[in-house]
Amino acid sequence: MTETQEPRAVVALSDVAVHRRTTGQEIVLDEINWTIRPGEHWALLGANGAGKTTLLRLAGAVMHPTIGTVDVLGDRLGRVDMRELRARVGLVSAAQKVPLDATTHTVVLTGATGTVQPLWPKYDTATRERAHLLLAELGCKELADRRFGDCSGGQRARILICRALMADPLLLLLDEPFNALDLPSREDLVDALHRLAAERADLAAVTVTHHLEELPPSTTHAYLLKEGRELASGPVDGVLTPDNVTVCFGRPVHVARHDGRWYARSGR
Ligand SMILES: Nc1ncnc2c1ncn2[C@@H]1O[C@H](COP(=O)(O)OP(=O)(O)OP(=O)(O)O)[C@@H](O)[C@H]1O
Repeated sequence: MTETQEPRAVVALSDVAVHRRTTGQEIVLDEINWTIRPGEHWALLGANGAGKTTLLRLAGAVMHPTIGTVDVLGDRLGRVDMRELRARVGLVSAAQKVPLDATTHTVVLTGATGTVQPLWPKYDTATRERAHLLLAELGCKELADRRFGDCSGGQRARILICRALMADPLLLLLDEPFNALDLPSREDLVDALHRLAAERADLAAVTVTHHLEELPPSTTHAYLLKEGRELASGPVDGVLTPDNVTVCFGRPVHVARHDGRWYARSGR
């Protein structure tokens, strides 16, 4: 397939670098080139401090690069209203503010306006119904009236994905959605992400994780970061090799894939 026949990029980073704000000198990211196309589901992996969240913040139009260009949904950062662009990206992260006293249905509704607090006059009957449908799609139908603050970590993760989907984004960015989930919650979330990929052919997604076991079988691509630079990127089976993962995490790692899922253990 020639370049012109490929679907338009959802995200394109070209020769990107991010320098530490405090000194302006130290490198957080460097020489990053990354293209995400519709329907691709990326795993973004790297050791603590490798730059994963920073990379996700660039793709989510939350920050600008120090050097290079970032195009998100066809718009170049620096040339467009970042808030307008951000509203078209579904970003889920622990840093997000959520009203704990609101019901889960209300939290999902706030995704339609991209606000922390609900803007009630903006939510018509169709919008309210859509929030219910998304909760059902992510297996949280029965939680609609529950206070968000009373939901478990696994339930919250799925509810925040519903919230992110309210804007019908073409790009879903998940920053460590599996953080602190127990095994059943992890598996529920893996299933939910797998279903989303199957049911929304055009949706592109990036999931930041520390554990290969958390990757849904629908993962198509992987990007490995090492100390702010690309170590490997591309179709997942060519990237998540024992050699690459060993270099990425700085110790011998065995990697295996069974029934679509990945397993990793230390090779020491
Ligand atoms: N605005 C900033 N000012 C100064 N340093 C920063 C800034 N943003 C990130 N860093 C530093 O850049 C590096 C990469 O941070 P980042 O949070 O992107 O890594 P990460 O791979 O997501 O880490 P973790 O797995 O621990 O969450 C870290 O050393 C961090 O301290």
